[in-house]
Amino acid sequence: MGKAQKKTGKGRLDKYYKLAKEQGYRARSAFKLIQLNKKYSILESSRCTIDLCAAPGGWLQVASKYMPANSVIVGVDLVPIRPIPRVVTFTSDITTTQCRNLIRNELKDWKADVVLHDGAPNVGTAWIQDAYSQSELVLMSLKLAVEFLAKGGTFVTKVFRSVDYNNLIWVFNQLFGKVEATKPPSSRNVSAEIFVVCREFLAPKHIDPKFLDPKHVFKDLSSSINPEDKGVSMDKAQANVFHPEKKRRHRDGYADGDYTLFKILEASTFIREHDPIAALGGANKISFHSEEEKEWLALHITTEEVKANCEDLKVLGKGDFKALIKWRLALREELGIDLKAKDIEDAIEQVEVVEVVDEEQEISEELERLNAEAAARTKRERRRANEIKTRTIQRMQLQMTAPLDIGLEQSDPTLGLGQDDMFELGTKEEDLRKSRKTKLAMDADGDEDFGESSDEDMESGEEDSPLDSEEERERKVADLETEMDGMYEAYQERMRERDAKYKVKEARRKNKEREEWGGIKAKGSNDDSGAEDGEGFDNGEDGGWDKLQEAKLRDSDSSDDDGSDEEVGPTASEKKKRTREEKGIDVGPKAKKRLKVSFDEPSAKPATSAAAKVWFSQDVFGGLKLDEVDDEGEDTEDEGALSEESEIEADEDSETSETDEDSGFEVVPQDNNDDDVDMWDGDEEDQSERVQKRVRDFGLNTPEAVMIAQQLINREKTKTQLINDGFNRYSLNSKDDLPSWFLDDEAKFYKPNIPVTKEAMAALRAKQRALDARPIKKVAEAKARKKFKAAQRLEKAMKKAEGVNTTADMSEKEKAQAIDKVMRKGLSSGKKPKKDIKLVVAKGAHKGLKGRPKGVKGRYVMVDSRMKKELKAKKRKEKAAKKR
Ligand SMILES: C[S@@+](CC[C@H](N)C(=O)[O-])C[C@H]1O[C@@H](n2cnc3c(N)ncnc32)[C@H](O)[C@@H]1O
Repeated sequence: MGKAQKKTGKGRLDKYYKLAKEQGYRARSAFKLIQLNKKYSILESSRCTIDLCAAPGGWLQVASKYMPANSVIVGVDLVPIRPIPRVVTFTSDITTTQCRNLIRNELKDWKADVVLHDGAPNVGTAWIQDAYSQSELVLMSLKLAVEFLAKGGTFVTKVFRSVDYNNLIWVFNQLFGKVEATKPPSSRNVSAEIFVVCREFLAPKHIDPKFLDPKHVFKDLSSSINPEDKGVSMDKAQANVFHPEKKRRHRDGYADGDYTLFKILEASTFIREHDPIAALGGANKISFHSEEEKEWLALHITTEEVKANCEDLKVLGKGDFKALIKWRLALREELGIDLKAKDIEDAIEQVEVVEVVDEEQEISEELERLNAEAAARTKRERRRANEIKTRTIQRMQLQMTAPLDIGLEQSDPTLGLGQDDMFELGTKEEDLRKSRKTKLAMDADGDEDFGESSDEDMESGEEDSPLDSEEERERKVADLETEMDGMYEAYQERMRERDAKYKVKEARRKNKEREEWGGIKAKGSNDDSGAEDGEGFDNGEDGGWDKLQEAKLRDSDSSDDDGSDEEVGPTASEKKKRTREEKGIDVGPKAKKRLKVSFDEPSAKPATSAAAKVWFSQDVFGGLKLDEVDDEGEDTEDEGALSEESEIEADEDSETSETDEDSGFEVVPQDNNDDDVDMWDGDEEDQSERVQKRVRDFGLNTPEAVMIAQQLINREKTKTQLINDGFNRYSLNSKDDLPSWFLDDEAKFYKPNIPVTKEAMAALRAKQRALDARPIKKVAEAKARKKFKAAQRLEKAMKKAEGVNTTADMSEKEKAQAIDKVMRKGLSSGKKPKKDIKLVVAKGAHKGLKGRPKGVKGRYVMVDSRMKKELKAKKRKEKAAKKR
């Protein structure tokens, strides 16, 4: 069985609908007549055809097409029909005499060879009523047909399969030689319509009016129903007795050979029937004739009420039907057809026993299932976490975010150095608070109570020593600065909240700083020497530089006390002293150990700025290890703790090292196998690799870079010269004690101003133009979309053409034309070309004219002469611009 055809929604738009559209028919029903005509050849020989209920005119179009030229075609409908060549149409009700007169006037004394009827009243919810009207309409059309048909003529009508169907066929048979019912392929399967073709009209001299009178033709029906339910047939009676309001559509009419209206249902049938409700719905009475049935009457379950109900089913209500169904069930149990409730319980118990046996297996299966589910869930979660981590790392690599922003797990090994910074920043606020507290305490007491944060200072007896005014002033200045820093931080915080971009920038900056000063931070945080930790080595939020300075200050402070804390190890100045004055003296094992550890750790990188890296990469420093460079001269105080540590390390290998007191550098041979040297180089390599990659990917994208490259290529400058150009007298200035806001501003605005040459700018512009000339992604996408749509249109057109090709009822020429039309449509862009709008200048005869000017066809716009000139000029300019 094929799929049921849909009559609603898109199901309506089937093959015939599309074909009708393509071939210009007004209704898909046109194909029904085409197919009927193909089967019975009714139109080709007809000289006069009347189409009753013809709107919108599909059948008229077919008639006009297939009937010989000069034939007469008359169409009638309740609604007006748009004109069709050589067809006369009326608007009239076919059941009225007015319609009859109109046709008579048109035909004069002519007779029609064919009368067509495709009428259908609006089929609404009251289908049975509608069906009756349809039958009536058919009879009315037959009345007109017998009046206007010539002998031997043909009457084609649409009939719905209903109780009236046979009556109608009987009448047709009385008036026509041949009566055939057929359903053309274009008629939807879901539709109950059938077409009856009545040929060879007998044209009797006298026709009994009863043949055409609905009261007589459908007599059986009207007598068997009650007056309110006009047209209700047995179909209604078969409706579900429990839902009488729902009328079922039975389009099959009567069951074959069963035309009786009073139905008796045998009790045995009712009891053994599988669908008792339908049986009750179709019957008037339940009878007890057989011996067995009579025995049932004697049973106690067959109460008097049941017996009374069986007498007349048509008067029963819902409750009565329920009682009958209950009685049926009880009787079935009695007869052993159905299991009794107790038996069912026993059966259930048995089943339960069996279930207990299987319980264990079920539990284990359930457990397995749960385990599998849990495993799958864990796997899913792990995968998701990994994805998030990968994405975050990628973002970090792209410098889109910093670990601080994304709050990665603290124990995440992928973060490495960044983790310590998080702790540092975490304590930032607290430190600020502490410093404020300190200030408050100082202001209140008038002395230098540094609170808990300066325990060490107190230990060293500083709190007892009176401060001279100079020191006091310095401290106040320092406090003021701290406060300013705090305010600046608050300002930054506000900015961060307001500006997402600033946030990103800030994160990047911090990231960069971390990269640059990671070694020192790491040392500070990794170092377990109590003094450094306790002092809040992480206090500074401005990166390694400030911390370095703080550390140095502390070092110099603690050098004053007598090394009370052994765990601290040698301070920087002590170390330096030992390096320079007490060479050869053993460094304490603890310190050595600590230094070794911090050197081995990747975080213990030398604290050198990027500028310093570049500086020391000059030829003159060739053969030196950066971390072993000891700037002893005026910059002694600027040295990082780690470089000092490396000195000590170098001292350990004092046999191979030599000191150049004059130059201020300790020169250590390059082949010295220090791990950190490799690390340093590796880092630099990484950086240059990164730069090279960026250049490879994006090219040189600033005029300065292009210019420098050009200078290098043209040998206008050497590499060394370029490096030297990167320095000025401020390059290596100490950033000591500089407030963070100043450093921030410096980072923002202190940029080298490299003069750019004309050539460099021209080269960059040329590159940019080449880039601009490439189609942008959206344009490329739009082009691809256009191409795709064109291909789709073509494919659709080819399918349509195939459909036309397989249509049987078209000549080859018509097919060729239709295919040509379809293909042309498919190949076109689908957009209608814009119609030209004519410009009419409002001067001369056209001046002040209202309405269409004479001799102007199509769309037009009235313009004054200036407007026209302006438009022309605009077009000219556009054209010129395009040419350029
Ligand atoms: C299915 S359409 C006919 C389609 C037509 N054969 C065609 O191919 O275009 C049924 C038509 O019957 C018309 N109709 C229904 N009752 C009518 C009546 N009493 N008199 C005239 N037309 C009627 C409706 O107006 C409707 O247009």
